[in-house]
Amino acid sequence: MSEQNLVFLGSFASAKSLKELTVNFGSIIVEDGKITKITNQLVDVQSDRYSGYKIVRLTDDQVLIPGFVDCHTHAPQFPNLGLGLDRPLLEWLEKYTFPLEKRYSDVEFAAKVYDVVVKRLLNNGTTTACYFGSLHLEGTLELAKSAIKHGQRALVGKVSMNLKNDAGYYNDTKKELAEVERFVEAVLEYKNDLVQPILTPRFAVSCDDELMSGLADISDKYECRIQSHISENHSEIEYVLKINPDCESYAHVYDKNRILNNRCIMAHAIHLTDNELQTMVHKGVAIAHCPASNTRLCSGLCPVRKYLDSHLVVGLGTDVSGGDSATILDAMRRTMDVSAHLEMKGNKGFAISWIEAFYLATLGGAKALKLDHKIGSFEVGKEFDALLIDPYAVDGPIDKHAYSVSGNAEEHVINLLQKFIYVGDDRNIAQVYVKGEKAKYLL
Ligand SMILES: O=c1[nH]c(=O)c2nc[nH]c2[nH]1
Ligand SMILES: [Zn+2]
Repeated sequence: MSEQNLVFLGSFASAKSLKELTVNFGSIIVEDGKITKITNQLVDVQSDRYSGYKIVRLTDDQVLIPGFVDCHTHAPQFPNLGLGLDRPLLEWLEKYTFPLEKRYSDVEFAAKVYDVVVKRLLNNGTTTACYFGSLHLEGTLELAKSAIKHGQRALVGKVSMNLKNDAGYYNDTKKELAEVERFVEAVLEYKNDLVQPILTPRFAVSCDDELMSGLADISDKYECRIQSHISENHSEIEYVLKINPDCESYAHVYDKNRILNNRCIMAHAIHLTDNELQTMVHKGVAIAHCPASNTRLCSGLCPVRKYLDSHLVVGLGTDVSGGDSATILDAMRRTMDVSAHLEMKGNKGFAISWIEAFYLATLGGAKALKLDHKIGSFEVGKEFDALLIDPYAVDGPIDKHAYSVSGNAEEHVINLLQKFIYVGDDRNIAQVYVKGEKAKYLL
């Protein structure tokens, strides 16, 4: 239950669909963390109806938007952010990533890192994060605890791996399945409605059929979401097909193990064949598009437009630390850049506009995580996850010129939002709310 009911007075914008924005000037009323009323006029905050409510008046240059949804990031990899991006995926994992992730057997180390990670993401406007943790049960529970402590909405996954690698970073199958079940039950026992467990087979390079189908059973038993990686890199795809000679495609490996369904989120999905794409659409699988890591690890250019046109559900992921930025603002910009590069290479219509990128960062991400009945846009009945954007924040990166914004009131708001998406950073995020609770850290 939220501590305070709120009235916001001013401009707000949220995605209605991939191509449409809803822009209002008026009031949003938030009661017990939920939006109970949206008006196109300023409500009379002097009336008894709003006595005891906190009143937040936006300036003419501020705008309220839904919180960002990061559909895919690796919390334990944050100490490597911006490091070791000189190798392709499989070498990068062995050389930089597994040695770091192994450190999370130390629960104290885990707690310290995760506290910083959750605060950093909230500071960047990520009100919902879908996290990969590490192989460790206790260490990954620290991530769930940090999200609960700081009031972030989160899906938290203990990573599952049972196939050998050089770093010795894997688990025995039976032990792994037992630990996953204990992890799920422990998170559910926290009884926190913002934080839920998600099953997390790392990818088909590090999980065999027994582990994956065991996880599918657990997913069915607890009705848990499940996340993994698919078709990120050509050597990865080749290797997966080599160790699964009975399968005709990467998606087939997951499908044979009952991983692909409408509770499943797959990261990357850069090199899907048309058949795999059809399977993913048919099964209701969503993808987390991670343009930063796709570029940094030279994995490939993901054809997001083709996927959207095929009705695949797409959200955005920062994918730290393959990705070198922990903000969804960066994921939006790189989505626009990569898609523009594809268009320049002759793929007509592939460029993603800023309005579409904004949709993917909010409502699209909420749909990918099957949370769009609760978050992703401003609608009566939804929970209030929101960012108060202040484009001309003192010391921020956007200068106010007499000429910089023009037009009628609606265009003014659209221009403010557009500037924030192209140019802004965390200094322009004045306030962050998750389910009506304020959570903004000055880092
Ligand atoms: O970008 C990625 N980061 C990872 O940690 C990972 N594991 C498997 N595949 C992966 N891709
Ligand atoms: Zn990843």
